[in-house]
Amino acid sequence: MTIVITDVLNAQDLAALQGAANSLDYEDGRATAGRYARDVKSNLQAKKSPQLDAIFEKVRKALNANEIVKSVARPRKYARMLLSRYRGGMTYGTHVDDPTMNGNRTDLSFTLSLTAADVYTGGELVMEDAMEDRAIKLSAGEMVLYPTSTLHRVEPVTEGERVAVVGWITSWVRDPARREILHDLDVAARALHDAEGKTPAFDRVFKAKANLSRMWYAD
Ligand SMILES: O=C(O)CCC(=O)C(=O)O
Ligand SMILES: [Fe+2]
Repeated sequence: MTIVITDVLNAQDLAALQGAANSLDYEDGRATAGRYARDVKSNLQAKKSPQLDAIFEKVRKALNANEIVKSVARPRKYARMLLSRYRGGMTYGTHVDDPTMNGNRTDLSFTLSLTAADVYTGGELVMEDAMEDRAIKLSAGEMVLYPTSTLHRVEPVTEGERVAVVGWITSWVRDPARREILHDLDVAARALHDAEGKTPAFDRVFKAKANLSRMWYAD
């Protein structure tokens, strides 16, 4: 499942992260790409620093507080985060992300945009599958979450600048189909509860979700 989630960052955090991102030093992004992705990657990434760690900590907190992220991704660990910047024709050609990073399995990838869609031209994140390409252009503070198994690319940024935090999540539930079932049950349980309160029907759906979680977590 690929999902766009709006307002992951509030206006205050967004402004703080934008300011912090502007004051960092950047280096060639190829250092963190895998063997084959390196050849198609042309961007800049923030160098390691305490300020960068503080940005990632803020992002981790925002993600862990977001009900949709929790329900769709079930984050167990953040395998890696990067702060990346594209400008002047920079691009990241078709690639697949590494299956493990820092010793952790990568189940979901995300891009959290720090720039508004209208401040740069190009720069769409494109998911490729056998049938069609799907292009995504995010607003500031918005994120897309997608299975790391997906082939994808970033179109060249021909004008302006695109700045985003990208990251990889190790989920409590490894199988995307199982994650989708748990998310569907979350949505159904909440809708039942909102409509009719804590009825026997709600109890059964919630119980099924809890028991499937127990069956599938850390599998
Ligand atoms: O910037 C993005 O939206 C995705 C970048 C990407 O694919 C990567 O860093 O592996
Ligand atoms: Fe990627």
